[in-house]
Amino acid sequence: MAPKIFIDGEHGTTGLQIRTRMAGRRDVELLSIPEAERRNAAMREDMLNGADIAILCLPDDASKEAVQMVSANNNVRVIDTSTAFRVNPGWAYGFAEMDKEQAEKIASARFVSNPGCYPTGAIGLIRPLRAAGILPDGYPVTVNAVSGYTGGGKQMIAQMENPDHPDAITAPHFLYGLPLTHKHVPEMTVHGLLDRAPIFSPSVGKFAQGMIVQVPLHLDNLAEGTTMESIHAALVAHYAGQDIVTVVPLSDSKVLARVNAVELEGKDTMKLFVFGTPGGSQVNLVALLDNLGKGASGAAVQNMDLMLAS
Ligand SMILES: NC(=O)C1=CN([C@@H]2O[C@H](COP(=O)(O)OP(=O)(O)OC[C@H]3O[C@@H](n4cnc5c(N)ncnc54)[C@H](OP(=O)(O)O)[C@@H]3O)[C@@H](O)[C@H]2O)C=CC1
Ligand SMILES: CC(=O)N[C@@H](CCC(=O)OP(=O)(O)O)C(=O)O
Repeated sequence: MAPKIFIDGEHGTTGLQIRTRMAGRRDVELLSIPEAERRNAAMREDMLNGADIAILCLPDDASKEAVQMVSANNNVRVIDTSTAFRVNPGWAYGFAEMDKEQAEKIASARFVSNPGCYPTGAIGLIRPLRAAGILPDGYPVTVNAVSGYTGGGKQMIAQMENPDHPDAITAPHFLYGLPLTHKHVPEMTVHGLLDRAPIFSPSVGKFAQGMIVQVPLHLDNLAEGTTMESIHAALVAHYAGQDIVTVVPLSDSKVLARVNAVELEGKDTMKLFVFGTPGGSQVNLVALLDNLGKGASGAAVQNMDLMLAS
């Protein structure tokens, strides 16, 4: 019998994209609630408890309630796409490429937290350098990013796409998270293996799906002898053996004039770049992804497949 999957929040932005990715799959059976009943708690509880894997695409509070609904039922495994459990040590962090053993941890877990979109880029750049001893304790890391507006869910999509919305946003690009307390900072700190919280400055552009995450570094504050080439080599070594996170060769990145935020729209992969001048004293590490691809729905389907294979 095909394993049963229930996407709680299937009519929202992340849920819909997961459904699209699962369309036509015969190896799983999708349980579904009509859109009009999406907030019917009794129906959701039934569906959640009838699933082999429940994928939660809900705001944090609703996710916590859903987890309560299945907590006594060991037959149900959970992938949560919200921020609620990402630094909870009882949950496997669903970034399969972040360490060699992470895919196996996800595959055998009952509870998997799907990473945030910005942390996927930031951790993807930072963690290998911490693990290799290149990025020292105390380094003042900064993370600057731009996201497609679908990252803000149904509400922001309406604000950006409907000029008659009471809170319509007309800016083509805006900064937010100005108090520097964005909900992704703890996740970047813990899974980036940082001993000091990064300064995180996010922004949104007038495009639906895509993301650029930048981590600029001063080489003379890194481990002695670190160069642009040694950072690139550490990233290449870390991501060897898989093809979802790729490190762009230095020979390719050095001839690029610009990076297009929407290049990976619709794809579930992530590209990492090391920019700078050979022999120079600074580098800019860049991650390129689709906020709804490797940044959300694509990662959720990848995690589901790992769990189903175990
Ligand atoms: N969009 C993105 O790029 C990313 C999103 N995420 C995370 O994924 C989760 C879902 O976000 P997203 O899809 O963008 O949000 P949306 O607002 O687009 O969708 C959320 C869905 O959940 C439903 N919902 C809200 N509250 C409840 C409730 N109490 N019970 C049942 N259903 C409820 C909403 O229904 P209604 O229409 O009635 O409000 C809606 O259908 C969030 O935790 C978000 O942080 C993670 C990574 C990236
Ligand atoms: C553009 C935008 O608003 N983005 C969202 C993050 C999207 C994401 O990764 O979602 P999680 O809430 O699951 O972490 C934000 O900054 O809150």
